[in-house]
Amino acid sequence: MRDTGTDDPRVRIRPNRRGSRPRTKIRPDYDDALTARVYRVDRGRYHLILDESGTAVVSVKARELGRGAIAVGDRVAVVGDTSGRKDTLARIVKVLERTSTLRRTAEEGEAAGNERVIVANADKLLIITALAQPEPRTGMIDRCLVAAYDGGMEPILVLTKSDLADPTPLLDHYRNLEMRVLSTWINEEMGQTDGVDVVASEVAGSISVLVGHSGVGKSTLINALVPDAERATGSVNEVTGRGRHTSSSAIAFDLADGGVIIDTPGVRSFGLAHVDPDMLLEAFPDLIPLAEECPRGCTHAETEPECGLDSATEQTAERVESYRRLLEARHNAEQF
Ligand SMILES: Nc1nc2c(ncn2[C@@H]2O[C@H](COP(=O)(O)OP(=O)(O)OP(=O)(O)O)[C@@H](O)[C@H]2O)c(=O)[nH]1
Ligand SMILES: [Zn+2]
Repeated sequence: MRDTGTDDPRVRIRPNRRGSRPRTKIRPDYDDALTARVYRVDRGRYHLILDESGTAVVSVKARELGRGAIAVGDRVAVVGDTSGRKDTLARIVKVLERTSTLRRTAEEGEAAGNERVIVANADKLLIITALAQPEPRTGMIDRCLVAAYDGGMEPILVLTKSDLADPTPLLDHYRNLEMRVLSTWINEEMGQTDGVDVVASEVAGSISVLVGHSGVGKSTLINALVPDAERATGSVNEVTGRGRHTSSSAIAFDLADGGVIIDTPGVRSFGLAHVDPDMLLEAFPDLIPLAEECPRGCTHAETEPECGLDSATEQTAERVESYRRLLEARHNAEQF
């Protein structure tokens, strides 16, 4: 009998369905769990690579972890059959703490306002934008920047198709942001490239996630960076058939020189509604002292009558403009 703290017979407690032992004691012991990274999620199956052995393992999720709790890039603890042999299934029992997140807004049918993590633990967000065909869209780049700053990733702008147009007007637009910009040109037929080596050394040893509109040359770039992309996802060729992707799942590929790149095929929108103006300001450390003069609850928008950011002059004023443009990008209905 448990001690209820009273001997009043009218006080009754519900019997503990799991018995009177503390919950932690009746749980299986996960001390022997292995750690792994999630490379692909497909119909409730999680494709993992074990940290220590590099073995590709297919896994399910332990029921207590709940729905949608595991994303590509997540580090997990896994038990059960971790041999990686055909038709074996391991079980994920824990998701390790994330260092960053990339979220998308919920799709139709999911709870409105819900945001789901599509990639976890990436260090860098590579925003892939063509200089032409299709034309670059600053709205998309702005939204990616907000997602990167908010999610804890370093944004890097990668301008593709540098043979087709001059990057100057676009670079001008972003000159007040401390964002690194790389550019590439790839001709697969001729086997010629320019700038791909710089991107390769940028992604080596890091975890990078690539986002971009259809047709910007993202697949071409990934092929140049990971010639044997199929192997990295656990030898399932049909899923990496580029262009044939219908799912919105991300896919991770190991790089030869260490590091991981994560493609996001079919991902067309980010969740930005939750982004708070002061959180975004963290990406503009030079503006934080100005905001200290703001009245409580200031949203730092242009329409705020007493926003401290209005006192900025010259180059700082241009930074304020960029910051406010990104603030606006949160509300844009535009995809990405
Ligand atoms: N001129 C030029 N064309 C390129 C370059 N890189 C890729 N392309 C072409 O652009 C087109 C689209 O390239 P993809 O790599 O399929 O583009 P994607 O972004 O993966 O597009 P989806 O597969 O629709 O997501 C192809 O015809 C490529 O050959 C480049 O540097 N210069
Ligand atoms: Zn303000």
